[in-house]
Amino acid sequence: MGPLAQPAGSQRTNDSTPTSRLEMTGINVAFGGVLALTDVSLTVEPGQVHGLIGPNGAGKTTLFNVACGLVRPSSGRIAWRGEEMRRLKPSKLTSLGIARTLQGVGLFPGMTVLENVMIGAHRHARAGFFSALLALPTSDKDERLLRERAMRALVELGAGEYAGRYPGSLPYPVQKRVALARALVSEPDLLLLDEPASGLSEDEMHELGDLIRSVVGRMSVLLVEHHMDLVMRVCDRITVLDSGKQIAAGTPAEVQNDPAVTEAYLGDAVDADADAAELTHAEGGRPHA
Ligand SMILES: Nc1ncnc2c1ncn2[C@@H]1O[C@H](COP(=O)(O)OP(=O)(O)OP(=O)(O)O)[C@@H](O)[C@H]1O
Repeated sequence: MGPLAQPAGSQRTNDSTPTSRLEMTGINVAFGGVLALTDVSLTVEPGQVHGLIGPNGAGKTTLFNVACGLVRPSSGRIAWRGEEMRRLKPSKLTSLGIARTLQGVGLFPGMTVLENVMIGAHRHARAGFFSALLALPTSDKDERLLRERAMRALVELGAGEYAGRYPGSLPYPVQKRVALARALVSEPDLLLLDEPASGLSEDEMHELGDLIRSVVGRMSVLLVEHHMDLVMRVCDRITVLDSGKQIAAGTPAEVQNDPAVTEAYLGDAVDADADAAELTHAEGGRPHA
């Protein structure tokens, strides 16, 4: 995954970067009777990588989904570039300059790798792929530019050779690169990454870290991730959730030394051990492989 450290090329200036701040304030989310988030606040500052961590069920994905409009909070305030958003809609994200990758890869199986990435580039296309999908008249030039932009992103992420393949036929780490190319090709001001390192080898994870650091000059990043070494290496700020509440926030060093964080993760580990012990007991003491 060598070229991963050189993300999709961008000609744009940093004009919009200083205002590319995402503020989520006093966010509450309830699913039926479950309070998934209680009064959580998080600001992704321009040009920073903001990590969101916490034990299983802490509310990370829920807050991520609030940021990309998939979950509507019952109360709270969301402001993007200083402008209050009454409702963030997933369909409007790209035009707002926000791109995301979700858990898993979420590529369209019936489209080639190149077509999947072209979908991500539509922010810059006056006409083109979407028109084509809708069978509308399109300009050959726009279509060609879109294709070139998508191809460039794939090449720069080391996935150019897979352009004509279908996602299902590719190894998982390659699919993840394609998903990242699709997010970066729109040259977003904010990149939302939900567990981008899952399924990657140590080396690939390291290169992903380099990639994330290399894009922050041009965009802000919100990173939900379980791999602590990656989070500690690439994040400028970290917010820690536990049971739907914010328990810590600060620099990686501050968060690492916060007793509340250690306790939350320790509790999680103890719970996991207890579950394993219970299971072993229930299975007549047979140890797990
Ligand atoms: N759609 C839903 N309906 C009901 N409860 C939900 C829903 N989504 C999440 N929850 C609950 O909200 C809480 C927070 O879940 P969430 O998935 O946001 O946590 P997480 O920190 O991302 O966990 P993990 O690290 O395991 O992915 C959990 O108690 C979860 O069971």
